[in-house]
Amino acid sequence: MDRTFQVDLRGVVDLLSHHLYASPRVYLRELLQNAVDAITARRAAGGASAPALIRIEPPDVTGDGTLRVIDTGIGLTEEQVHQFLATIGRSSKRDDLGFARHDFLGQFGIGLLSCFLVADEIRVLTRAEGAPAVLWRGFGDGRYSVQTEGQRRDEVGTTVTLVPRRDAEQWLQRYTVVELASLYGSLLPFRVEVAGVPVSGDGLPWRTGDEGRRERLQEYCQQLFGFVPFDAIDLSVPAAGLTGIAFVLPTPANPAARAGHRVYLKRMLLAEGAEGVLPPWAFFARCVIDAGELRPTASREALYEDSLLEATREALGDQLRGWLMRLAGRNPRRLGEFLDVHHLGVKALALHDDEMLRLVERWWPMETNTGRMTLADFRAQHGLVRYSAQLDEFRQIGAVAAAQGMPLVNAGYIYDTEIIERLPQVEPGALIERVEPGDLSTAFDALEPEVELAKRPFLQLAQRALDRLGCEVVLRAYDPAGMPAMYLTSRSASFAAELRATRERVDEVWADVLDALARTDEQDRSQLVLNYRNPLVRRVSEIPDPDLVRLAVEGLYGQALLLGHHPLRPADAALLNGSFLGLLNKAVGHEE
Ligand SMILES: Nc1ncnc2c1ncn2[C@@H]1O[C@H](COP(=O)(O)OP(=O)(O)OP(=O)(O)O)[C@@H](O)[C@H]1O
Repeated sequence: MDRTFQVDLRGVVDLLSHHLYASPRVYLRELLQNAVDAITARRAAGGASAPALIRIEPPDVTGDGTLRVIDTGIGLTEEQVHQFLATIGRSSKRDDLGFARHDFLGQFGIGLLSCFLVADEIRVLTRAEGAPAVLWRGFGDGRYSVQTEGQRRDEVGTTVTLVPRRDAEQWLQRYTVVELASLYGSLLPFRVEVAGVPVSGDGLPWRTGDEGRRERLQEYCQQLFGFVPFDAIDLSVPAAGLTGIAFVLPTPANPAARAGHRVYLKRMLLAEGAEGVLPPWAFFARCVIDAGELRPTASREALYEDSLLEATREALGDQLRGWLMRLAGRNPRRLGEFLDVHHLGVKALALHDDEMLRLVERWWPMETNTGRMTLADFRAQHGLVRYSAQLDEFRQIGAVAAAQGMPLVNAGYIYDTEIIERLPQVEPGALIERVEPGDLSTAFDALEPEVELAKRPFLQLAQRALDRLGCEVVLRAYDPAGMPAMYLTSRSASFAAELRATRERVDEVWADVLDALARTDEQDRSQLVLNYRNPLVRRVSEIPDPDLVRLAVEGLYGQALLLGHHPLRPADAALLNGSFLGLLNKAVGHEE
């Protein structure tokens, strides 16, 4: 014999209160929603001019401790009461195939149950056109009764009465109810009153006349999000029945901190901090949208992630992009201000989007060793875009490269390297070249052969001083002449140096493994490039005292490390210290 499932109502209420909804406050939203749907149904059924009013009476108005929500909706007949109020999960708002009907907010047939989060008893007194009034009473323990005898309701519509639970009375108090009704219902198309005072406003704030619109929107944004927007962008996605407004943040946003968006579905607030409305790169905007076609999750606190939401997100992304492109075309100064604040978001976008890449190329000034300029200007002036991919590398070689007439872009900031490396894909004529510190030494002038020969003994002494640090000493001539020495290291050289330092601390088995790893190219060694154009270096190279040469070379090594912002290893610090004290000692002279 077939049997049907039995439902333990207490279990269901527990599920709703503790697991589905984030807070008991949703009870008011569900009541409002039912009233709105009932009015919509009545109007659709031919009563286009039927009254559309939702009145909420908190306990201080009803006088008996209950809260009432009174609507002028379609009402229910006795049969419908049995059908829809007596069965959990049954809803009048689905079509014959069980799909949610387009005009209604509700669809699941569970909303009314949320009232048990705050009430022991729910009473529904309802009257449909041409039918007698019916009273349904439901209790938190799963009992209900239906009564027609002696029931009166003069007008068509429904009155829902909540008898509060003792521990939940505060949820029904007037100040809470006003707050909740305004929160959820302020944009509803029908009049909503709490104790006779209207809480629903004058429609969608972004759908107002042109005059003073800008100021009104600014004020709206300030009220809602607490900032005066940089700009407001109109949003519209007809396929999702969506209109809205995106406010551009006036200050940098943390890309990791997801700013939530305010989402209304059919003008009822769904969420104050919804995610997934805009693409992740658009972290510079917060928006308010109202959509007719997007679907809520069952808790009605977030958007359901489906293909329509995905397409909507993409369309909204396009609209923000369009705004940016228009700004670039019409008001470059304003675009500059925008980029100052939000370059991170725009650059992130440029990694995948050709138009944005062009925008960054044209409008975002990057640091170069000849001043800040856009990549477009850099290309126009110098043709080839040479760049350092690491901030540290740029700091090491920027000044020297400039002195040698080699313009260099600092692409060490986030996304800049990727942006430059993507340039040739978008601009086929663009030439780019990554420069590493090691590359620069080959651009330095070698010495005359006879000078080279004459300085060999000095170089050998200098090399001996730095051998244990794994640093090669070379003598070259370069500009600026004021710079005595430069420390150059490539990433593989720093890696090799780290390996060497580790090798000194580990046992033999590991040392062998590390040795195998450390067999890097000789070219990868770090170099101390002494500048033969520098008068001090010349004098050092002529000192007869080997001890003084060692101290001087060590000192130059330490100074070059510091100037290039290189990290000082313990061995470097010890060397620097020894050299300083040794030089000081020599300068002060020997004790008598
Ligand atoms: N104020 C009202 N006027 C007329 N009918 C109502 C009213 N409130 C509830 N009903 C009827 O009771 C049914 C169940 O309501 P309930 O709020 O539990 O679910 P729903 O609104 O259909 O769906 P959802 O769970 O998505 O809100 C509704 O489908 C509707 O037929």
